[in-house]
Amino acid sequence: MRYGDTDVLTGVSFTARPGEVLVLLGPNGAGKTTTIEILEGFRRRSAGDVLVLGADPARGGESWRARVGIVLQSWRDHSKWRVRELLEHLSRYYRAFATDRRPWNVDDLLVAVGLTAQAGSRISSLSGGQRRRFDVAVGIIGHPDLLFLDEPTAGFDPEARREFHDLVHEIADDDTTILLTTHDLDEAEKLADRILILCGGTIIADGSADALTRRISTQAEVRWSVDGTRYVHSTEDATAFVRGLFHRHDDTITDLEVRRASLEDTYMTMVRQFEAGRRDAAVREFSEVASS
Ligand SMILES: Nc1ncnc2c1ncn2[C@@H]1O[C@H](COP(=O)(O)OP(=O)(O)OP(=O)(O)O)[C@@H](O)[C@H]1O
Repeated sequence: MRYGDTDVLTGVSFTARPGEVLVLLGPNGAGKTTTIEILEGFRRRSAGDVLVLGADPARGGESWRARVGIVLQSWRDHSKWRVRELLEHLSRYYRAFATDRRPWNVDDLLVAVGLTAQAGSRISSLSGGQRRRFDVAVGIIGHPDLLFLDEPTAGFDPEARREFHDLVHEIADDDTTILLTTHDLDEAEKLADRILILCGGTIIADGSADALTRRISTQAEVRWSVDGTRYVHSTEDATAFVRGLFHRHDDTITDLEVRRASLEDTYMTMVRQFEAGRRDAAVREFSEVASS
């Protein structure tokens, strides 16, 4: 993807499998929204090949669009409508594309997103968290095969966030493939089957949170106490080490903890390595120009 003479996406290549939850991570300006907008058919790519549900999104027709659900970063329209009223109105658009699961029954949908009590409320009166759940209801009303969620939980309190995570798991269990962006690494770890890290327009990592963490750090840190003294040891095989500990100390061990690098540690390391590599490349390029 090129804006003017600036390339903002240069190496984005991945495949989503049916029913998978993919989380797209990356620093501000990495190109996440641009990537999602291309996949949604909102933005025309400058080059490259894209297939979404078997079609090129730049040419996706109405029946293709009916299979795709979208929750944008912010959406403030229709504030005078009431919650049930707007969902019923929107569900009519899907009648022409109805299947045994499409569109959602509005009452069932209100239960699924936890907005039954607000069914008769004006959209403008919803709290931030309720509004976001309403946005999700709008995104999934057509019971999409593929759902895009751009920073769905920004501004949520911890309880709303947890409820939302349950909802995402339910939607995914229902065979909907989900591509989600977030800046919350804890959320990414909880939701993702696979994580994609996008940095400077390139996907620099693609794998489960566990696999990415192991790529960066093969060592686990084991902490324990014996007779009130605290110990720490780094090891590649935590299970064998802990087995040895119990063999030596039996039940005098307390406060046992095994900790691997967190997704946050891994993410920061990968992004810094990538950025340092780019700096090094820029310096090399500069010295080549300077010496020529
Ligand atoms: N319409 C546009 N014209 C020119 N440049 C743009 C346009 N939209 C985005 N960009 C640039 O493309 C790059 C990627 O932007 P994008 O919004 O996709 O990033 P992002 O990863 O979603 O960022 P954030 O985490 O801040 O939402 C940025 O450098 C941005 O300034």
